[in-house]
Amino acid sequence: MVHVSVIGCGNMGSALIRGLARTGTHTVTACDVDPQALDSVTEFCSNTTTDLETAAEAEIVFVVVKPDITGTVVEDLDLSAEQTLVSIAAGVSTDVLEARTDAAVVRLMPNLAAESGTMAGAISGTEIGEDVTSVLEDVGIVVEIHEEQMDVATAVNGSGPAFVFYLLNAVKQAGISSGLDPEKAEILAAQTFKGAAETVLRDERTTDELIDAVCSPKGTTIEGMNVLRNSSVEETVAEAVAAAEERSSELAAEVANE
Ligand SMILES: NC(=O)C1=CN([C@@H]2O[C@H](COP(=O)(O)OP(=O)(O)OC[C@H]3O[C@@H](n4cnc5c(N)ncnc54)[C@H](O)[C@@H]3O)[C@@H](O)[C@H]2O)C=CC1
Ligand SMILES: O=C(O)[C@@H]1CCC=N1
Repeated sequence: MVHVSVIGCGNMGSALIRGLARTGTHTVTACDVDPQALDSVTEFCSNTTTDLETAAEAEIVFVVVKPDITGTVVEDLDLSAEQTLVSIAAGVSTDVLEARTDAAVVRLMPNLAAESGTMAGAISGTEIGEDVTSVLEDVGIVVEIHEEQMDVATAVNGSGPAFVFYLLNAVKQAGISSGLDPEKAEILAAQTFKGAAETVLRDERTTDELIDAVCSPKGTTIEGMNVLRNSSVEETVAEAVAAAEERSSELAAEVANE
């Protein structure tokens, strides 16, 4: 059992807390300046506090506040070398963090799916302890990357769920337009995205081979694939990822200049 604290219980912090609660194996202290944010996670954690000093007592301290205040919060925590600081803020570099803490610093780019234990997380750091990896694996899958790759990871797996929600909704709306009941269209579209993602993770075939496996000769899928392949959807998705990546690097520059 590890004592974890989560500072900032908004969208991402609460997802992490709810995900950790599913395992029931950790002591989780939730900290936020907003009592309403704490109320929303009370049933999923061991204790709640508005006091940063109490949150600073954990072995692993997750800082899940907005990037522009992450540095100040980390400084105020005054952690020791025996502790680990996990920063989730987009664009706040290890250099900025290490200048403000004695703790081992790990950067994590998580996503909202931590709530259901299916997060895709990217981590970087020179000292990533097994305790940190083990806690993160309780809420999903984690891959280690170089810190220079954090901006693109922010776009791919941090922002990624929003892009997928958008695409999933497009499929759902197309189903509704052709007569499916909205609730049933949502289930069919969402389970299809979930199942396709599971297949990619578990199957050794490439995505091109998997597409071929769905396209029966002279069947239906090939007609739809022809439309997609003759469109600019691939470029548009790449542009969306690039825009999010660019914003992450801009945030890094803004925070470094503060
Ligand atoms: N929302 C998402 O899907 C993801 C967010 N992130 C990162 O997570 C961080 C938080 O983002 P969100 O959860 O979306 O923001 P949010 O605005 O939903 O939550 C931030 C929380 O921090 C609290 N807070 C503000 N100042 C505080 C302080 N001094 N001490 C304690 N708590 C304080 C706020 O009351 C709020 O509940 C950001 O740095 C963002 O880059 C990373 C990956 C995904
Ligand atoms: O939009 C944002 O800035 C945060 C970081 C990745 C996902 N949400």
